[in-house]
Amino acid sequence: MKIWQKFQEIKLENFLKAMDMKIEETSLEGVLIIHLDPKIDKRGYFLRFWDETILSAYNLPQRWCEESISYSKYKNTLRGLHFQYQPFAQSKFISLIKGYISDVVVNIDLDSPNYGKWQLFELSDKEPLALFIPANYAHGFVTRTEDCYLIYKMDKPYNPLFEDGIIWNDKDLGINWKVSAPILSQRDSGFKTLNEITTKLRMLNDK
Ligand SMILES: Cc1cn([C@H]2C[C@H](O)[C@@H](COP(=O)(O)OP(=O)(O)O[C@H]3O[C@H](C)C(=O)[C@H](O)[C@H]3O)O2)c(=O)[nH]c1=O
Repeated sequence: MKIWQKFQEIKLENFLKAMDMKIEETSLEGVLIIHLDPKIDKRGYFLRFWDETILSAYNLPQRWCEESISYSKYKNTLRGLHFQYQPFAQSKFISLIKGYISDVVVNIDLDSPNYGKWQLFELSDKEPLALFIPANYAHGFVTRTEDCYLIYKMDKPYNPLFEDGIIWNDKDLGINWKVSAPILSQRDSGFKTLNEITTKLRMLNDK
């Protein structure tokens, strides 16, 4: 009983300070970097990467309906840029377990002043962190090493009837992927530019 009483006495702001997760806002509204703190010992490490006590203070979803693992065997594999249309637009909480990737988010909210703006994050297993990507963003990444493993939490179910994407080298977006001929799935090779899907976005994502 004592431990529970202690837990209740700790005020959230003290609890946050005491916690190891440092939350960093980014230049894109709602996109957060969560700096994690692995507890390392001679056996290896223990790493907490989700904690609703902390993250609920940042209005992140408290219920995830799917958790998935993405494994890319080869360097220069590019997945994305993916999103799902409403009502299946997904917020994602992702963390890189092994490897090194450049991760990109693109604002696809037609009513946002940041529409079409993107940001690139270097994620390495040498500096454990997680990314929170709200539902109004497309997401993609390119691997910089072999054997990259990511873990995803999604707050809406995968629905292939509502998924779409933006071609990775959309000239108007001008994302600096630093890769010339990435390994792409056939689907990813055939996506249109953001400009070409604006009408569909307006039609399907209008609030
Ligand atoms: C995304 C997803 C895929 N699948 C099946 C569908 C295919 O048979 C197979 C590979 O799918 P896909 O090529 O879409 O996988 P990725 O290219 O890794 O897609 C992901 O990569 C980008 C970067 C993301 O942000 C999304 O989470 C997701 O779109 O897994 C499922 O069964 N459930 C799922 O949630």
